[in-house]
Amino acid sequence: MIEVRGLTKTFGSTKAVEDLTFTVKPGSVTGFLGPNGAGKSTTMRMILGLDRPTSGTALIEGVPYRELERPLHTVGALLDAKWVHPNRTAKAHLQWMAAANSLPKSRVDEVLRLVGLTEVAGKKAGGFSLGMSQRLGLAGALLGDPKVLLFDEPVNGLDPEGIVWIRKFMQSLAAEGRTVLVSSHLLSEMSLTAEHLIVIGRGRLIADTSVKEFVDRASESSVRVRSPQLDALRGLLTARGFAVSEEAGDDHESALLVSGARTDDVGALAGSNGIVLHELSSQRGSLEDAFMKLTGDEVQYHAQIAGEPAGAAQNGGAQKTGGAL
Ligand SMILES: Nc1ncnc2c1ncn2[C@@H]1O[C@H](COP(=O)(O)OP(=O)(O)OP(=O)(O)O)[C@@H](O)[C@H]1O
Repeated sequence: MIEVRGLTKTFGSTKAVEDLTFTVKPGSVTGFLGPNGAGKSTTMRMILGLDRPTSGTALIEGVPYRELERPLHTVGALLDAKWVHPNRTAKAHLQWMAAANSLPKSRVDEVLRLVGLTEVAGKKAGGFSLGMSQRLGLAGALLGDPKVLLFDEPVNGLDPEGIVWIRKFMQSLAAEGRTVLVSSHLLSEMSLTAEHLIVIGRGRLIADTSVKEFVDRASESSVRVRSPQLDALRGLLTARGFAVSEEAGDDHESALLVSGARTDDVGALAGSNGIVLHELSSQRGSLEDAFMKLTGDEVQYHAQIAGEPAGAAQNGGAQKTGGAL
């Protein structure tokens, strides 16, 4: 378990992380999501005792990192895959790590096998591809068989095969009952990897929720409708609680955008009231666009998750048109 309480880090006048509070539980992959510069790396570095918080605390299995007696037994991390000494072989690198942490040599062969590097164990790490370097980094993180694992953007730069492998590997580590926190700036990637999400924007917590709920919210669809009886239709829709906005349509006929609605709902409402429709179409926004909008304005999203009326919430960012998932 990782417990972060009121964690704050300032660099000069930059507030990299601001009053973050969240808990990462064992048993499933938790995604740590935010755009570039949101403060993910800084938060992970503070959890791992590499940066000192300006205020607040970060505990791993109930203890600050610096107070862990045998850190590698408790927590493993993959922050930067390329920090390995280029002239060392993969095996020598892991043996050096094992010796420095009083771990049995036999564990080196075990972790090499776990990450699928046994055959290249005698090769110099400097010649490794990014995917192989990531595997070696993973092997190092697993040396002490830790209960807690942190990965900072582990799929960055990997080919599709490497991405799928790392994703499955992280999921299997979580399924063994470990705590797995993995950062990414891509909601699409996290939606495939994680079950739970901690979302941050500009150093602040935006959401602590299941992936399903966050994706549903970010990709909420809307309906575009044109009618010669637009005012009457608008009245009916708002009376039903739908959030409606107007946009200029083709041939100078305005259209209504109805957030969070299905075409069936709007069509049925129009039909039962004798309203003629010239267009009834479903609009689905780009997941990443919607996410960027949410994280780019964390205050607005805060208002949404605090339970504002549907209209206000649905106008918050999901009402994007044109993109594809
Ligand atoms: N050592 C540092 N000195 C000054 N500013 C820093 C330092 N480290 C991070 N920052 C700033 O803190 C903010 C958060 O950076 P951080 O690297 O934690 O974000 P991130 O979410 O991990 O993004 P990325 O994926 O781009 O690394 C940024 O504005 C960054 O410029």
